[in-house]
Amino acid sequence: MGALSWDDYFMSLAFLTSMRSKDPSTQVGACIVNDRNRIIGVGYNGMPSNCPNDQLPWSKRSVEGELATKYPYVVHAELNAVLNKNAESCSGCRIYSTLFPCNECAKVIIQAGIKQVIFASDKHSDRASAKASRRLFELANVELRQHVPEARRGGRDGTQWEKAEKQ
Ligand SMILES: Nc1ccn([C@H]2C[C@H](O)[C@@H](COP(=O)(O)O)O2)c(=O)n1
Ligand SMILES: [Zn+2]
Repeated sequence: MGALSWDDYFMSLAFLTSMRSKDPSTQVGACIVNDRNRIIGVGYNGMPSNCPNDQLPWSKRSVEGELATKYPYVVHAELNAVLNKNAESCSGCRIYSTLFPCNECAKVIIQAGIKQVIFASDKHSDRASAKASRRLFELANVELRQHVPEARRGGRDGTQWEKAEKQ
């Protein structure tokens, strides 16, 4: 079996990173890489630092309203990857994300100078936030590409991708 492709490698790293997330419904991971294939930053969706996790909700919906759900509090994987960067700039980099970026992450990605987005799942494509992202990325000339693992092209064993796609 030959070497793992860069795309499979960095998307695998994004999936591995997503496994740190405590979100019970959707674990997301992201990995930013420069043009020399050096890792610039990784992140996953989680509550902000220094906020005790047990004091914030992980629910998707609540009879008490939005403030009793995770949405107003959780920091998205892509934003964490940019914030965690170990280089001066993300300019000209590409980002691998296990989930297509929402509009808030799209703004951050564009402002950070990232030029390419490689995503695995597009499961929220019907949401307005995903539609707004596509519009922003198109206007800002950020290239979008859905990752097709080597295994799907008849290459290696693809069990990790099958598991991820079922999420
Ligand atoms: N681009 C994205 C989109 C979403 N997230 C996070 C935010 C939530 O923790 C979770 C989505 O939850 P769901 O509505 O699927 O239950 O994913 C992210 O990190 N990056
Ligand atoms: Zn987001």
